[in-house]
Amino acid sequence: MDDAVRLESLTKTYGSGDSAVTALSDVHLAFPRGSFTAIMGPSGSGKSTLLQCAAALDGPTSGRVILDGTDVAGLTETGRTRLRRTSTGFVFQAFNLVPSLTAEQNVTLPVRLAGRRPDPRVVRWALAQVGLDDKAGRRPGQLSGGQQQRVAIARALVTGPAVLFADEPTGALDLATGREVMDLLRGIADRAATVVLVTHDPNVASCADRVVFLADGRLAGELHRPNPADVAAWLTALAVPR
Ligand SMILES: Nc1ncnc2c1ncn2[C@@H]1O[C@H](COP(=O)(O)OP(=O)(O)OP(=O)(O)O)[C@@H](O)[C@H]1O
Repeated sequence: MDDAVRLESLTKTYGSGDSAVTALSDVHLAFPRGSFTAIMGPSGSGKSTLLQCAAALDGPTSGRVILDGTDVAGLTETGRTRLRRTSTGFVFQAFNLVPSLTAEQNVTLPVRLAGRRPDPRVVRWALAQVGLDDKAGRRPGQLSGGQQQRVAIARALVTGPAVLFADEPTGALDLATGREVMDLLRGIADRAATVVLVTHDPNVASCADRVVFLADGRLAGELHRPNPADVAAWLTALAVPR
């Protein structure tokens, strides 16, 4: 299977000299197209750094990131921004919607940022994907937390990205609403999208096809067709100092 993102010997160091911190060390990891992967690990293990490098938000110190067939290291800052806009969608814990804009206008933002005119049919399609086509005219303040996150997912889908990255997408939601958001992401992945998710929650991670564990910036193992009990057991084992 062709990979939506591939990390080859990815190393990321912040700072230099005595204050240097190696956040990721020699990570080899592929996210095949159509796969749904959760990244887990103790605090400080490198999850956010991995997501930022994989999404071309940040460049690696060494190694390669191949995103949607393009080697990120060979790009200028502008080239990285362009690749990000065409090939990635991002969903954050805090929704990050613009409060003064309607749901529909929020969804059109990535298209406008890419310098294109939004196609109303595509915007309606993205809102329909998240079950909010009847709420297109509402502002974020007139929507529940779960509905706001669904608008954020529609916004991430509107450019037809190669990969949808989600950083703790259920972190600000109650259990039942978080479950709905995960069912939605699961459905999106089932329709052949590639989803990469960072989470601390074994229940959330178990919606993925595969859980990849990090510890001290290195790959520490992976679980396929995960269940919450196995994921929790792995996390407990990784949290014990070695
Ligand atoms: N901008 C930065 N400058 C310096 N060090 C950083 C920076 N960002 C992250 N780090 C360090 O890199 C390591 C990995 O951080 P990262 O945020 O990727 O971990 P994480 O697994 O996402 O943690 P958490 O679960 O707490 O969010 C940590 O030691 C962190 O302190």
